[in-house]
Amino acid sequence: MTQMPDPQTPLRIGTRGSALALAQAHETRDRLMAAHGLPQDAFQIVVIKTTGDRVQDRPLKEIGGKGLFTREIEDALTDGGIDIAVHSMKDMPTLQPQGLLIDCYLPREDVRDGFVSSRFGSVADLPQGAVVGSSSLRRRAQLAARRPDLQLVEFRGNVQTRLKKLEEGVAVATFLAMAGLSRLGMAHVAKSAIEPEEMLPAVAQGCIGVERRAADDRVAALLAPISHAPSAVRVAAERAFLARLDGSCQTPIAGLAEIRGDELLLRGEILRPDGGEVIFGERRGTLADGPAMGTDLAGELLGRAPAGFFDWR
Ligand SMILES: NCc1[nH]cc(CCC(=O)O)c1CC(=O)O
Repeated sequence: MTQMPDPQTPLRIGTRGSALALAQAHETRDRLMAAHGLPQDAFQIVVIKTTGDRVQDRPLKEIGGKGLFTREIEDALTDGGIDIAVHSMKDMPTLQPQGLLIDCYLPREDVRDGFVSSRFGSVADLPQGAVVGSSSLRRRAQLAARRPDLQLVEFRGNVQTRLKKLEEGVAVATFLAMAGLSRLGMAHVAKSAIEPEEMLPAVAQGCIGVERRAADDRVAALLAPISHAPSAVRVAAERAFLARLDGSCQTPIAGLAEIRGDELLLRGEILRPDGGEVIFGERRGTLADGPAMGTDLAGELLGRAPAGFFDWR
């Protein structure tokens, strides 16, 4: 019998403090409450500030290093200051620190990117030379590949900050993950959702993962009933793809696995940052094949990349 958390010894849920991170932590807590019939005060949300949160004035790629939004949270997990950590899987490095493990994924949200603009309805509507804000290397490269005429400006910060920049006229449009907008109750700010055929999403976009200490059997048993197997299958394929490319969310790499009947379809692409070259491929296999398909597809794309493709890194 698993020992349940109670108000005297609440389960401590570590999270960043952004509105989106808090919404994700609350969703995780609510699912745990429902699965185990526990009251809200059996859980304690612990907000942890990360390097990525502290440094707001520089593009992420300049601050460098992987896990800018996760390191401090993982340290707290390792040290026992928290019991679980709730993450956007899109922001997670492919390898977890020694002793930590992610094997619980919540049902995945909309994976698509949203087109956000007060004046235009979609990328196709944008006039020649329009200024678009994005700090995502992937989105910038994908957009430049389709619309080399557009002007790109850096657009860092949380959802609210980016919407404010739009209002101020810094750009006429930007992109935000539909999943993040939905979780904030703000899906309406997207004029349209962009289909994967037009803008393949980031690996693991829209998926929340719950990290724990690998040896913590009590927490493993608590998480098991809220873990969503299809989401785990999809994210495993995408993250194997990413791992073989040695990429992170700071690299122009896109990948999406979808379950079609009893088949898994994995699509992936790597791009030059200026969009000058896009190398796309796909694999079909069984649900159990995901990780092998990811590794294999990445190998194919690497093999097709001309010499110097990754030299800008
Ligand atoms: N890189 C920031 C980030 N990490 C996860 C999301 C959205 C939620 C998700 O994809 O799960 C976002 C914001 C965005 O890309 O618009």
